[in-house]
Amino acid sequence: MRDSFLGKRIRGGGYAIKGAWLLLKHEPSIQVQFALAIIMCCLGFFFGITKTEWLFQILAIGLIMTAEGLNTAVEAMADFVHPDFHSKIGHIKDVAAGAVFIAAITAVIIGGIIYFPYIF
Ligand SMILES: Nc1ncnc2c1ncn2[C@@H]1O[C@H](COP(=O)(O)OP(=O)(O)OP(=O)(O)O)[C@@H](O)[C@H]1O
Repeated sequence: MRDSFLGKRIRGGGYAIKGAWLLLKHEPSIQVQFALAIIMCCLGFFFGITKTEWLFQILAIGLIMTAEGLNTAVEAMADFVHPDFHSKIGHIKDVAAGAVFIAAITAVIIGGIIYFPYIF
């Protein structure tokens, strides 16, 4: 069972859940995103947003937390393979941070489109 196809998939899922828990426990940027996600969900219930709006909101939250998690992994990998200052490492980290920025802008636009009509 342990080395079977199903056993490997189940173990892989366990590592992934462990990784998500480590991100939530140790990464301040993920903790901030998680807190914002809870606030956005409270707002969603408060304003009674539609099912479609919930879908976009959940997608935006998932997008931004995924990007932030991958950025954290890239930063950790970069620091591990090259702990010293190097312009290439700086470039890699900047590009990874840029991806998070794009996800954040996307989420802000989605949030604006959803909540603007409820607030104004
Ligand atoms: N080893 C390095 N070599 C060159 N530039 C670096 C290096 N480490 C960091 N930088 C520069 O500093 C910026 C911030 O890097 P850092 O690793 O501190 O990320 P951060 O966004 O502050 O993440 P966190 O707050 O999660 O540590 C990078 O985007 C890069 O421009």
